[in-house]
Amino acid sequence: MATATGETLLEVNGLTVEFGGLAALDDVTFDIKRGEILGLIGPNGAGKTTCFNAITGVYRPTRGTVTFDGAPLGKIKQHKITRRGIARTFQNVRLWGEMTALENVCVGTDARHKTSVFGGIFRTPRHYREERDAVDRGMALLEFVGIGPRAAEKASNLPYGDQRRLEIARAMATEPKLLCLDEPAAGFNPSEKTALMGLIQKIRDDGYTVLLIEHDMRLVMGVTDRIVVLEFGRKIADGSPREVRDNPAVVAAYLGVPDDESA
Ligand SMILES: Nc1ncnc2c1ncn2[C@@H]1O[C@H](COP(=O)(O)OP(=O)(O)OP(=O)(O)O)[C@@H](O)[C@H]1O
Repeated sequence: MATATGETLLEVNGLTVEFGGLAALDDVTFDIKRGEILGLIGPNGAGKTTCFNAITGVYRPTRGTVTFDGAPLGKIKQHKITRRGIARTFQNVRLWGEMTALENVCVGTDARHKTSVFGGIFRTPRHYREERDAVDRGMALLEFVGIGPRAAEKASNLPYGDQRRLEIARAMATEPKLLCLDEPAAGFNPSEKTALMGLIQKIRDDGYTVLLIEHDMRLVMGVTDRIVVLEFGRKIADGSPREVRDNPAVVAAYLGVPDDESA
């Protein structure tokens, strides 16, 4: 996938999300450049998932704007945001357990299909071609994330780590310009985390832009180009992993919290 790295892909400006008068996100501004891996971190309850939800259309911002690929996201619905080029995974795995790994990914590619309902019902040549393309692309994605040999297995029978990889493949199947990963390493052991770091880098090298929420500091510091830090809904830092690690406000936010429980 070809990308012009360095330009702004996503711009979050003065984003505020309130729940019953309480600001879960308070006037947060940051951007994501094409081709970068941006980490979004902060202690529990800092507003990371709320920020994801506002970007992906789950929540309407109380104030502020999100501009994606040069145009405001405004009040468009979730599925339209997928079509605009933003895909996400969730903190808790959300797969169709009874479907095979390949079918799960093909559902993702469906979001890109151009065949009309007419094409689907009357099985037009375009429909057949798109169906075949979806299978080929789905297989390629399963290989890419490292679970190709499990394509025909029911998603619910896959080991947990492979389910997480499948979620990533399914999100990639929508051909997003921005891939948002919400704690993809949750529940992983150290060697699985190291392997996941490799996969995230491979995804970026393939031309995707990645927004990553992750609790594991070693992973975040090791894989991101830049990190935005939230605390109590406000942005307290924005910089390279080294700058963020040495930032006194960030150190204070995490003080006394062991690495594995932080972020
Ligand atoms: N739908 C909601 N209704 C009310 N309050 C909410 C809602 N979603 C989030 N909040 C509150 O907003 C704040 C930020 O929550 P959020 O889940 O965004 O934090 P987080 O940084 O993702 O935390 P964690 O690391 O624990 O997942 C919290 O105080 C949370 O209780």
